[in-house]
Amino acid sequence: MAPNPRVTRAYRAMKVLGIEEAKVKPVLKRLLKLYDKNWELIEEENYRVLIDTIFEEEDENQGQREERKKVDEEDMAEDEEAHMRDEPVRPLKRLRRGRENRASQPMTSCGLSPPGASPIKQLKVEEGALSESSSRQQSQNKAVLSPSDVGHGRIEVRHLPPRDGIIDKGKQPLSPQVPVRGREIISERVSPSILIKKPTVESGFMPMPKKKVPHTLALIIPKDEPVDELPIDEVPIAVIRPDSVCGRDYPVENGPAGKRLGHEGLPSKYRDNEVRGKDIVASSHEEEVNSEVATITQECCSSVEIASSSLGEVKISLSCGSALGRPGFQLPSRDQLLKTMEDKCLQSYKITDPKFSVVNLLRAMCEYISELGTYSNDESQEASGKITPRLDMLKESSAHDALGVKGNEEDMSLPSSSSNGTVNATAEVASRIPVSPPCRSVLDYAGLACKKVRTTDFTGSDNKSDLDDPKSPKSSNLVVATQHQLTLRDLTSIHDCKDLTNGEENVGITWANENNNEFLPSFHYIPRNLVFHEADVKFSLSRIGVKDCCSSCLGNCLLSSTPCACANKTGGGFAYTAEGMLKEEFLEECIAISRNCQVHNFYCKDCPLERSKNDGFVEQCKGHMKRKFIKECWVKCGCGKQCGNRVVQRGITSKLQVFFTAEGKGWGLCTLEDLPKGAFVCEFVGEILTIKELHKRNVQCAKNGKCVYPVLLDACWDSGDVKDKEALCLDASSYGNVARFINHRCSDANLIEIPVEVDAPDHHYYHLAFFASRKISAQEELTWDYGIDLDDRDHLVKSFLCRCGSKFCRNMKRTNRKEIL
Ligand SMILES: C[S@@+](CC[C@H](N)C(=O)[O-])C[C@H]1O[C@@H](n2cnc3c(N)ncnc32)[C@H](O)[C@@H]1O
Repeated sequence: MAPNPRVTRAYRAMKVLGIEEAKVKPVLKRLLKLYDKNWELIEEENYRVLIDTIFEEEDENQGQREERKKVDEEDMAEDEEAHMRDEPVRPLKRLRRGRENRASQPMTSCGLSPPGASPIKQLKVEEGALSESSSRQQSQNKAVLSPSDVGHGRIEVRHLPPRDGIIDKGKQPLSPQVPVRGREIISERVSPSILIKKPTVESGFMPMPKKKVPHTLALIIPKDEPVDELPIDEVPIAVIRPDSVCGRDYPVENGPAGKRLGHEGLPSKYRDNEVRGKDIVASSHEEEVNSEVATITQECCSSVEIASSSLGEVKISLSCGSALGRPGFQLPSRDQLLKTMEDKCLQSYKITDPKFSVVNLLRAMCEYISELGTYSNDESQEASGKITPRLDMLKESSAHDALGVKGNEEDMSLPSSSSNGTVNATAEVASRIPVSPPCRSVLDYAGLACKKVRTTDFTGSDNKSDLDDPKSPKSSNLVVATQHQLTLRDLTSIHDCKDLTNGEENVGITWANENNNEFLPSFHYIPRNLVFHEADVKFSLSRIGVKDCCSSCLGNCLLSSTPCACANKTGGGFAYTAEGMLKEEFLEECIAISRNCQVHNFYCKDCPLERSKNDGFVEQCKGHMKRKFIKECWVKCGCGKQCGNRVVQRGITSKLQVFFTAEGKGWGLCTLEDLPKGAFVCEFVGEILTIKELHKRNVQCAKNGKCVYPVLLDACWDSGDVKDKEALCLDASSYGNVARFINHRCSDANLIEIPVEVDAPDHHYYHLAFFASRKISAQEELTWDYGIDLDDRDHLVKSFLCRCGSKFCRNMKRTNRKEIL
């Protein structure tokens, strides 16, 4: 009998976490029995129950072993015995996922099934879906040991925001508005604070057991260590306010006890190692991981964490070796160190970018270690070799250049990451951080490529003067001049809060977060779609035939008495009014199609989406929507740039803002001005991928807890013989524009997406533009209906728990139905 695919998937998912099949099997069996073969419960949250149970059992076994050990120890000499009793009993550890486990779901432009499938479900938000024991487990307030700490014996206790009942929404932290069940919220504040547990051993490392922790699960939570019950002597919490980024001031609020500690409030050990010029306050909990925060670890005298990736899975910390023994040596504060480094960089490397910051650079390194590590085994590595020579040139520039360090191939390999899965780069290792050509992912090159296409300063010359010219890409200082600035900007995960687009759009787009201290996720802002790799998208003038443009027009086509060739391609008339709005009839027709998609569906005989899954079992096409296209005039047309039939290609003109939603949807996009019905808002921009590439990426992302934001470009799949390279989608997860922040709303969203033909005449590739489907008031969140069928349980990639708030919410239907059944 063929093995149950769900069992296979469970094994596979556990294997990714380093858990052997032999360990999984008995637990899985018991759970199946316990849950009456309800796989849903087991698969929920990326097999959270299963993982929890496995680790719980392991903990119990460990507990028993320790118990036995204790008995043995009691036979030892009395002084030894006393000593041993003073040793803290190591808390049992449980794996918790980090906040990177964000629920992910693809969107379809057609409003139907999410594309791609992953063998491991994306983590999903669903209240009450976990077993009781699991949620009970969660309800203990958590003290978190980072994996590195386990391996190296540091104790760094971090307090998490309460998460009971609401199972992690992945990366998005709970906002204060989200009801929290099961325990009291100590404080409403979610701050980037770090708790430091007072060391119980005078010096050296704690004799922690070395436990291998899977890279993907960054947090280990010791059991039975409720935060709110920490002994007073463990209280000191250092909140090091991050350097002002984007001019943001960090609120430093009171902690649980409402107590703000001055430096004198700290035990002398911490006072001695004070973080000068920074606030140190008490706090109840923190963001799970906050890259802005420097952590002073238990061995604070010998080690300082300098930077970490946004998800906290990679950290750079500085530890001192023999210097510590030197009389009078004291580890400088993190700030002092960074400031000195910054001054040095500014002086020595001719850095001109006022935004340059060493900590941002190091943080970017952490991100890159994570990203490169993630992709290093991927086939995309191979693909990177196929990138054009111009990109190869860029390969030579890298972060290690930026640090002025030349490394050989060996040096460039990832530091053999510690067994616990956390790369702990010491100061020496950090200077050899491997952003090397062999390690770079294709995504990196794609991003650099896009910059390169846009900027002309990268066509290097062989002139000797170039080498001396810091602005020359070939200069030995190129790392700090033109190319370096580019690299920095690319590397840096911090988006300018005044303009997250880095000037790429006509208007600046701000971002703000009034709900917590989360920063905008790291991604590359691109204002136009870019081909990732295999997609067959050719933008050539020769492909645009006479019928595809209005070469005989002049000026503004909209003023002409007869519709031009472009208007004919739109369906006989222009879609826009003279004011640049969508015509009412056109818009209403598009809205009707999208609301009544079942009527307008077509079904592929050989669906590229299903075919891409390539798992031997091709499901039937679930349908795609037949859509109305807009054809805009373009460069080959006779009309001018100001022609009224060119709206989408002019880009964003409205005042928009990315903000952190209060409803638990993560980031969202809103308008800062009233938008009339039919107004163009923005295009959905991302990497153009083949569906095959999307599927690969989906699987990869499911493994590393990241998510993809794809939209299918499926409006022409009804042609019947869509080749693999022609079946395309846009993925905005790594490279995208503001549209990647638009949240979903069931049925009555205020935006509608319309395919627009601009520069490619066939409809395999087109632009997807968002228009206001009704009048939208300033400050309103912008939403569109992703079209995911929240009822479709067959999809391997699970949709999220919808919090759209619409009375037509499809998720509500599902929840209700569950209750009835
Ligand atoms: C395209 S992104 C939108 C931006 C996203 N909120 C963020 O923070 O980056 C899609 C993700 O947003 C979240 N999301 C979008 N609409 C939602 C909704 N109605 N309810 C809950 N979560 C939503 C889901 O986590 C989903 O995976």
